[in-house]
This record gives sequence, structure tokens and C-alpha cells, in this order.
Amino acid sequence: MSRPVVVPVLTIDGPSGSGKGTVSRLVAECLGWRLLDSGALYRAVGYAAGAAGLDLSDIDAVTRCAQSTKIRFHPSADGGDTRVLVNGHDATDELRTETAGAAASAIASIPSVRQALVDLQLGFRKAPGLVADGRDMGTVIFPDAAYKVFLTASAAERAKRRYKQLKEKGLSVTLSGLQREIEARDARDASRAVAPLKPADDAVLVDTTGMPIDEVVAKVFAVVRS
Ligand SMILES: Nc1ncnc2c1ncn2[C@@H]1O[C@H](COP(=O)(O)OP(=O)(O)O)[C@@H](O)[C@H]1O
Ligand SMILES: Nc1ccn([C@H]2C[C@H](O)[C@@H](COP(=O)(O)OP(=O)(O)O)O2)c(=O)n1
Repeated sequence: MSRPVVVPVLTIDGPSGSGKGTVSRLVAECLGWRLLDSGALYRAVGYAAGAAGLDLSDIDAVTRCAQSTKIRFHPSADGGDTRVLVNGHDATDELRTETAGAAASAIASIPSVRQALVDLQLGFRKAPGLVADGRDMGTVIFPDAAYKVFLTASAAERAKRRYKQLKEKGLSVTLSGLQREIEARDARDASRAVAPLKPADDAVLVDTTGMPIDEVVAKVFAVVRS
């Protein structure tokens, strides 16, 4: 009897602005593996709930929204950011705002919302491999992942990175406001009862404060090679 082939998974979890998205994309491209941006799923549900005029604390309504929202990822025509389609609408730009991040964090604390997104996330695990970026990739969604990394950086540095990124996109933000928002979101993500933001016991921790992106990528590759 032949054994089922186990598709390898690399999980990259961590707080906002730690570099998960950037590093996951670079590593997935290099390995030729698929990429799961799980935060985009929570952002998409928060966005769809807001667009439908739902109260984000209405557990039943937001859960139905999570179950019915159609989320698709498409490569962009010009080689830029992957486009995220929410119920057929290209919501990529709206999803990157800190308001969308806060809405995502709010609805992500509802256990039935998380449950509604599990199968969709598991479906990304296809050959030759998957890089999964989020908060609970190594702890809850892919606990059997062969490679697990948890990225951190000081809140001040993460706020500076986000400030630069959003300014470049032409958004009007302040550094102090962003740092407050990031710290509030981290506190909520880390303190929720279900799938809180925390490193898996078997994750390799990388503090990226003051570390250039190529060095972080090299550290992640070292984990995959080990
Ligand atoms: N090690 C790093 N040093 C400097 N800037 C970084 C580093 N890692 C990520 N960045 C920048 O910080 C911003 C946020 O990174 P991102 O990958 O979106 O973080 P996350 O997905 O963890 O929220 C991006 O503009 C990215 O280019
Ligand atoms: N696996 C995940 C991914 C994101 N979330 C929630 C909590 C986060 O604050 C929001 C947004 O996540 P996202 O990774 O897009 O945010 P950052 O890029 O790290 O700022 O979604 C989650 O609960 N579980």
C-alpha cells in the first residue's frame, strides 16, 4: 500500500508589522510553494460585514457573513500586489488600511467565524508545499507543519514600518496613532480565548528589530534546511 504524500508546510506567525507577509511572499516565490495570507481572509470578512452594514459584535450575523463571503486571490495583471476579490469586488486597497485591520481583529475573536474559515485555509495545502502566514498557523491550522517560525519586532519598529508602507500608498496616517492601533490590535489578538497570537511550542523565534529583510529571509531558509 502506498503512503499518502504529506505536503510540507512552513508557518510564519507573528504580530502586525513583524514582516510575515513580506517574508512569506519571498520564501514562497523562492521555493515555488503556494502562499496563504490568512489575515486577508479575516480582513475580507470584516470588510464584507461592514459593507453589509452589520454590527461587528453581532455573532450570528457575522458568522453567517463568514460562511457566505466569497474570497478569491488573483495575481495582479501588472506584477504588483495579489488582488483580493470579496464577493467579486476587488477590495485589495481597502483591505490594507488599519481600519480594515481593526475590523479583522474584532471579528477574528469570534470562534464560529474562525471555524467558518478553517476548511478554506486547509485547502491551500497543495503540492509542492505551502507557506502559511498569520497568527495561528503553527498552533491551530497546521499544527503538524514541518517548519514553524514566529517573527517579532518592537512595537515602535513595527509602527515605523507600517507608517512608511501606508505613506507610500498615499494614506494619511500618524506614527503615534499607528503605534497605538497596532498595540491595541496585538493585545486583543493575544488575549482572545480561541487561537490567540502566540508562538507554537516548536516554532523558531526570530526578533527582526533592526534586521534587514534579506537577513530575516536567510534565517527562515535556515529553518527549512535544518
Ligand atoms: N525586517 C524588516 N526591516 C524593515 N522593514 C521591514 C522588515 N520586514 C518587513 N518590513 C516592511 O514593513 C512593512 C510591513 O511588513 P509586512 O510584511 O506587511 O508585515 P506583517 O505581514 O507582519 O504585518 C512592509 O512595508 C515591509 O516592507
Ligand atoms: N491567522 C490569523 C490571521 C489574522 N487574524 C486576524 C488578527 C489580525 O489583527 C487581523 C489582520 O491580520 P493581518 O495578518 O492581515 O494583519 P497584519 O498584516 O499583521 O497587520 O486578522 C487572525 O486572527 N488569525
